Amino acid sequence: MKTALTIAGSDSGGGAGIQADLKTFSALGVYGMSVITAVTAQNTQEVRSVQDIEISIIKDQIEAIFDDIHVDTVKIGMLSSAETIEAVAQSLQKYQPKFIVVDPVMVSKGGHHLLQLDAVSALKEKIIPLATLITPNIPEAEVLVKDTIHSAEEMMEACLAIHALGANAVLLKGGHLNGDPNDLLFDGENFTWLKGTRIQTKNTHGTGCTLSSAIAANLAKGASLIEAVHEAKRYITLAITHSLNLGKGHGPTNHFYELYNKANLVKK
Ligand SMILES: Nc1ncnc2c1ncn2[C@@H]1O[C@H](COP(=O)(O)OP(=O)(O)O)[C@@H](O)[C@H]1O
Ligand SMILES: Cc1ncc(COP(=O)(O)OP(=O)(O)O)c(N)n1
Repeated sequence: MKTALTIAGSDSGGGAGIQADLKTFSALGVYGMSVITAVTAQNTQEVRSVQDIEISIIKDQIEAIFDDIHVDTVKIGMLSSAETIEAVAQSLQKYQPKFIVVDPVMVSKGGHHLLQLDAVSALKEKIIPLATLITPNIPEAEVLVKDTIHSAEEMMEACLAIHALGANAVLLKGGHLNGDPNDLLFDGENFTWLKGTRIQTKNTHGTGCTLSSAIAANLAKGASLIEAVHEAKRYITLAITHSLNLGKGHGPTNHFYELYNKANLVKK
C-alpha cells in the first residue's frame, strides 16, 4: 500500500488540517500518517486558540516516521511559525521524500492567522524551494507575490512569480475570485486551466486541505502531476457537492469512502 504523510495543524472540529488530510488519504486508498505542528481549538465558525507544538517534538515525529516507514508522498499544511518551518525544512532535506505538496496555509476562513506574519519570508526561503507543487489560494498568492490578483492574466503572472521562488510547479486556486472556481496549474513549462462550476453552499471548510491531500495521494499512487491535479479537482468537487451541513458556520467537505469508490476515483 502507498503511504502519505501530512505535516500540518490539528483542527478539533475535524473539517480542515490533519483531520481532513487523513480522511482524504483514506478515501483515496493510501495509508495516512501525521506530524502535528500545532493544535487549534476550532469549529465550523472560528479558531478560538492555537498551541504550537514544541520544535523537538515536531522533529521527533518526523524522525520516528522516516526512520521506520517508507513515505511515498508528503503534504504540508499549517506550519504556524518560522521556527517550525526551519525544523520541517531541515528534516525534509535530510529524508528527501519524492513528492512534497505544499498548501501555504496562512489565514482561516474566519480571519485567524495560522501562519505568523513574520514567518512568510521563512516559508518562501525554506519550504517553497522544496515543493513538488505549491497550492496557494488567491489571498495566499497575493501575499507571496506582494500584488493583487483579479483576472486570469494576473493569475498567470502570479504563477510565474511563485514558480520563480523555487517551486517545481504551482496550482493557483481560484475559489476566492468571483464566478466559477477555475484553478490554474503551471508546471514550469505549460499552463493548464482546471475549470470548475461554483457549487452554492456555505459548507466549504477544509477545501484547500482536501485538495492538496488528494493531489499528494494521487502522486503516491503513480499519477503524473497533471493527472494528480485533475483527479484531485474531481475529488474536491464531489466532496463539496456532498459537503456536510454540520455546525453553525462553514460545514466540512465529505470524504465518504463509498462515494469516491463508486465514482471510480480509488485506483488500487
Ligand atoms: N463553491 C465552490 N464550488 C466548487 N469548487 C470550489 C468552491 N469553492 C472552492 N472550490 C474549489 O476548491 C478548491 C480549494 O479552493 P479555495 O477555496 O480557493 O482554497 P482554500 O480552501 O485554500 O481557501 C479549489 O479547487 C477551488 O476551485
Ligand atoms: C489546522 C488548520 N489547517 C488549515 C486550515 C485552513 O484550511 P482550508 O482548507 O484553507 O479551509 P478554511 O480554513 O479556509 O475553511 C485550518 N482552518 N485549520
